[in-house]
Amino acid sequence: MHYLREAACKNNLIFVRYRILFVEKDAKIFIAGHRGMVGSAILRKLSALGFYNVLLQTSDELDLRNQQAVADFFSAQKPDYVFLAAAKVGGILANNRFRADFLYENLAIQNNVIHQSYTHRVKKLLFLGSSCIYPKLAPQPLKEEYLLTGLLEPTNEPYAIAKIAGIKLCEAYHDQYGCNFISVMPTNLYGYNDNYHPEHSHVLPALIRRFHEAKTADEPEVTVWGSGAPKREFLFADDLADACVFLMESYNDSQLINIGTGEDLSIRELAHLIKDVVGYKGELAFDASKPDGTPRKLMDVSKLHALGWHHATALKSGIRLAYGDFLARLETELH
Ligand SMILES: NC(=O)C1=CN([C@@H]2O[C@H](COP(=O)(O)OP(=O)(O)OC[C@H]3O[C@@H](n4cnc5c(N)ncnc54)[C@H](OP(=O)(O)O)[C@@H]3O)[C@@H](O)[C@H]2O)C=CC1
Ligand SMILES: C[C@H]1O[C@H](OP(=O)(O)OP(=O)(O)OC[C@H]2O[C@@H](n3cnc4c(=O)[nH]c(N)nc43)[C@H](O)[C@@H]2O)[C@@H](O)[C@@H](O)C1=O
Repeated sequence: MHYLREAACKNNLIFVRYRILFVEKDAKIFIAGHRGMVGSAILRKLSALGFYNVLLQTSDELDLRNQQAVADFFSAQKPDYVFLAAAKVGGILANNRFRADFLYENLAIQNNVIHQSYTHRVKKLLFLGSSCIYPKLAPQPLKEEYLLTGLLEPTNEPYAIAKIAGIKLCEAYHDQYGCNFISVMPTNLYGYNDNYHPEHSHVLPALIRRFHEAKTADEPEVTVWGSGAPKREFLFADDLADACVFLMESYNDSQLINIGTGEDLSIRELAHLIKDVVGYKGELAFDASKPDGTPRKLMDVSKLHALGWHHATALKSGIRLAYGDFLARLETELH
């Protein structure tokens, strides 16, 4: 249940059904990566709640890999809160192809933003991990304590190592300097402003595009990567944004916390779901030469549910919304 869905704001207090939250409406909030799928969803959520003092920088304006530029930005702007949603992100093929870039760029971005948040006394920072950094064959569903208990999935090991380092860096600044830096672990995400690159995107947007293009071109068959057997969990990005704002408001533990739906399906089932939403009538083929990756990574979301947050968007409804966004962007930016 979105704890803020029926929120009413007055006199800087947000009245929600269960709790009264005190928020500084004029707080300076830096959303790193605000043009991305997650960052733009967080921006939409904060704007809807009346937060108007939001700091936004494109990667052209502020390359977060540049240590001096990040130090200068924090020194000049002194944000109160930071959502760290900037990263080099991609699907299984991109992770496996650009291994050095995924490791180096994500380490550089998070080291700079987390360290400068400490140096300039940011009140609270939220760092985004990812479900793919749990051990490849960890017991399911994945509990937060399973992190670092086994070998990682090789295709995205560099990215996972960077993310684990970010989580540990937030923990270390909490332990040594008392910083209120929290780490959240989202499951696979999809939604508005997703990456639809034919090869470097994640499975859900990739299949939306492939089924749409096959329907438009009247192709008899669509190829899905891998065996179709792996299982994945998918959370709509605007639900994730709601969870991030909820946790920024109410979660102050340095231990990481999973964010997901607690439900998963096979890639084969997902492909049929997307095929139906797009209205493609042809056949499916599975390309076993492509990697399956982790067999399953279902999140145990009992810790988050115990805090009172649940996702709101059902998968088929979310896929319809994402397909609508894809169509809207097709004319302007997707080539
Ligand atoms: N997508 C998913 O399925 C999942 C994502 N996550 C995490 O969520 C976060 C956001 O992911 P998502 O929104 O999907 O990613 P996107 O690729 O949609 O957005 C990433 C953003 O990071 C910014 N960025 C990248 N490199 C730099 C840089 N050098 N300097 C400044 N900004 C930079 C980009 O800015 P610009 O547009 O200005 O270039 C972009 O807006 C990441 O931490 C990711 O690991 C976690 C689990 C699943
Ligand atoms: C989100 C999280 O987790 C990511 O890992 P992943 O979940 O394995 O990423 P994926 O969405 O790319 O693949 C999911 C499954 O789907 C199959 N699959 C079928 N057909 C297509 C297809 O056309 N494209 C893609 N990408 N996968 C396909 C694919 O073979 C695989 O079995 C990390 O990269 C990392 O980014 C991370 O943070």
